[in-house]
Amino acid sequence: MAANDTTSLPIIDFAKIVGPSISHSPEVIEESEKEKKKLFDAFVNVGFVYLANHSIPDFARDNLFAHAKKFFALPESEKAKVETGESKAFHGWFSPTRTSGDKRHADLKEAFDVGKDDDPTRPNQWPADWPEFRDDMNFFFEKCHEVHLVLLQALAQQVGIDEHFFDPHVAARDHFFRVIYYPETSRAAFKDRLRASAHTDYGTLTLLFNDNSGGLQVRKSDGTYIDAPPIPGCAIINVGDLLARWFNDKLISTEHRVVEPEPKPDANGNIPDIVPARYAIAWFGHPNRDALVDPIDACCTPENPKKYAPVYAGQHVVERLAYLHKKGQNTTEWSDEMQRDKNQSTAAATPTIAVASS
Ligand SMILES: O=C(O)CCC(=O)C(=O)O
Ligand SMILES: [Fe+2]
Repeated sequence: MAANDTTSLPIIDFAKIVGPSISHSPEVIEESEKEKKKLFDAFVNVGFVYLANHSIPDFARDNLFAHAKKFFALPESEKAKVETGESKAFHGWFSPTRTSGDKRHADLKEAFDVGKDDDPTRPNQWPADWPEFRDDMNFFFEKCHEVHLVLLQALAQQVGIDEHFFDPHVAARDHFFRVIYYPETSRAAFKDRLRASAHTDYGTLTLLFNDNSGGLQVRKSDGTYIDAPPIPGCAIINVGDLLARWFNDKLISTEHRVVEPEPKPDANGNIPDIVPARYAIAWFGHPNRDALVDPIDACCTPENPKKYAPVYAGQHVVERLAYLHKKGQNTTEWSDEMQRDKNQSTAAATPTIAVASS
């Protein structure tokens, strides 16, 4: 899916959306309704927004960036102690060599991955003797869950269903949370590789917090990309595949990527060949693995008939990854994820439901 014709992402004010939790004045309620509609329309047309006043404290984000700088600067031997992989846990350090089967086009990145911290089936791994790292990640994880829940409530309301429709379907907190490090590199490196190649996210909503480096781009319906530079104080939120499917593609899950940032000339007007490191925090909201994602009736009309059979969220991830494998876009990350979700959906032991091809 691709964003319709647009030159920049809409800005949504989260404080307006939640205003009625503080004041019941008619003006505040009206502002909230308007903002929710703006959010919904943006997800219909673009699939991406900036979220201002998102309520996640700056210190929480800054702490994570500080931990990330320290963690990714550790010697490989230290990071390897918490490396992600089937034989250990499925969370932890995602090394640069795990990015792709085809090294020439591998993403220029490494990451640290976390899930909810009390999941026995997918335990987190934490660096030793660093309790703040764990506490700060868990705090951020929970804050993102709360914001994402409010946004899901707003979206449900916009299609006329119970605003708490999604609440039980995300209550298990089966989200995926990642701090990403794109190391310093050269401009030439971008000839063959990107920092993150074009993809859609596959959950409900992604909450993205970038440093000031730039480079994120969002695909338009004509195939060209628009820049989504960081705006101070704003998070970037985008729709994932499963939420789009739940809304029968009324909301769109838009492709995006991270490319070479806009060159900044030095004091002499020269463009340095070195591209500084970039950090990002990506929190991927996911339905419970055993949630049945069935296009909402209110989004299925004669003009937009139901496009998808119901699918269990965990199973969908497996199907999606199998498709990517077939296309040769597999990465080691995908196969980890795939194994993990296969285990999970088998464990859920629910009747098999056919997946509509998309
Ligand atoms: O680093 C970014 O700005 C985007 C990362 C991203 O899209 C992802 O990890 O899914
Ligand atoms: Fe993404």
